[in-house]
Amino acid sequence: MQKKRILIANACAETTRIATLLKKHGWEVQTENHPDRLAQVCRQFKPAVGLFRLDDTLTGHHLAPPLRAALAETQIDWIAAVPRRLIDLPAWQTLLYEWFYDYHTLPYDPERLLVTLGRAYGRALLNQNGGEQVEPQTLEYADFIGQCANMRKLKDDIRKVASTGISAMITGESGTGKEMVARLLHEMSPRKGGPFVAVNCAAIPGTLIQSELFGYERGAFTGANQRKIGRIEAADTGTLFLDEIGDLARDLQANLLRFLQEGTIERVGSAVSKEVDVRVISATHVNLPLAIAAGNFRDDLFYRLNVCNLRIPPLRERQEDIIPLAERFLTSCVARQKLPPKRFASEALTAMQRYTWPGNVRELQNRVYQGAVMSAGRQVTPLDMGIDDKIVPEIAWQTLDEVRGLAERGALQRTLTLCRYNYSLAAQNLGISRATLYRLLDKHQLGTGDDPDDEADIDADKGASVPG
Ligand SMILES: Nc1ncnc2c1ncn2[C@@H]1O[C@H](COP(=O)(O)OP(=O)(O)OP(=O)(O)O)[C@@H](O)[C@H]1O
Repeated sequence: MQKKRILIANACAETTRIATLLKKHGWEVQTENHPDRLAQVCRQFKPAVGLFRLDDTLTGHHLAPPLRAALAETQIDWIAAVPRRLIDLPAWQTLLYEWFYDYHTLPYDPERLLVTLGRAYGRALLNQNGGEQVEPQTLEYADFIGQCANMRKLKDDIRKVASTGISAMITGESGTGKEMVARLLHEMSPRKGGPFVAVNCAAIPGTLIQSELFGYERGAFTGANQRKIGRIEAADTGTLFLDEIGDLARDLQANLLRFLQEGTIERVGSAVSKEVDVRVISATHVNLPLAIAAGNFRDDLFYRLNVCNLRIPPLRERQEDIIPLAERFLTSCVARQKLPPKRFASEALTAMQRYTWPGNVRELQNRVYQGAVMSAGRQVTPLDMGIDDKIVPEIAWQTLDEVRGLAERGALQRTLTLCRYNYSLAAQNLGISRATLYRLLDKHQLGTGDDPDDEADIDADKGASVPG
């Protein structure tokens, strides 16, 4: 557990009084005024946060690169204690934004400072816990992030399917998390003590896949110098994950089907059948019913593998998950690469939500890792992640009035076309009076100008609904 320790840099007489106060509130305090020694003190003292008193002697512009480097090397969150008059100066604003987790305006307000430091300490604890999760012993259900309705449903389904031994097929675009779901199904099943063996059917050359899956006996073919256990046998008592199953050649589909029906395998070059107890989970990003229709995939194998289907939606269909996933990846990358604490700039949060993520969660993960490594300061920007304006188009903002207007115009056009410009029928279907219809047509400059109804009609139903 991260100790409640604070490093105070550039201390003065007032800071010394603050140090006494912090000690009373359970903080262990150390001060260091020489920037060059900050990183070393951090390594020895291991503070959770830093408090840096900034003043005119260190102007925003001239907070020299060596000092910035020293801050970055400390790998902790810094709180700036800064005179109010400096906060309005752009150079200081940039400095605070880029290099500090938060700031406290001087003179010190002890209560406010304790709250600010408490928040920074909480964040340090979170980062530490995030770091501990980087290499989990086993994949946990909680590691699987999904907050939107269809992901919550998927998580429920995973829970239900995991406990059964049935074959499950996971479908979803590339990078949506199919292998992760397969691992979860394994970890949450009674087979979790057994092996989880993943085979990417698209990555193994056609000539090798038979022996890879089923194994071979010594002398089975040229180069088979010793017996080799196949991946199916290696998964005995556990789970076999067949990724990109749609790419399996037809003759191998027949062999796999036989194994699924009989629960036995024969190594290449052997006439002896061996019982293997394996649960098969498969995944594909291709549309297998279409592949079946085109004669490229056996329907009997499909039904055998697809006893239960789990579809993972693409990331663009689950906006709510983008930021929680990104935060998780950032925490884990910072811990793994031993980087100083980082957070997303607000522009990065907006850009992530506007981007369409063709490569799904994997692309998000890669871009966050890239951003964490490339960012110079504490803020990860869209440019660091390679999702700046060049690839994320500007939003064309629309007011609600504009949206309503466009919808209204569209509904009028559609209804008129469907009703073949019979205004009475169109008004009836739109649930408005004919008078209202005429007013709206005028407003949107629609209509043929060829008014089929007479004035009397209009007067008659002004403000009233059209009779059925
Ligand atoms: N819901 C999620 N929560 C946390 N991490 C996720 C989630 N979904 C995917 N990931 C992470 O994203 C990366 C890509 O996921 P995975 O390899 O499972 O995708 P895939 O659909 O099997 O990809 P492919 O189709 O290319 O084989 C992995 O590092 C995985 O841990």
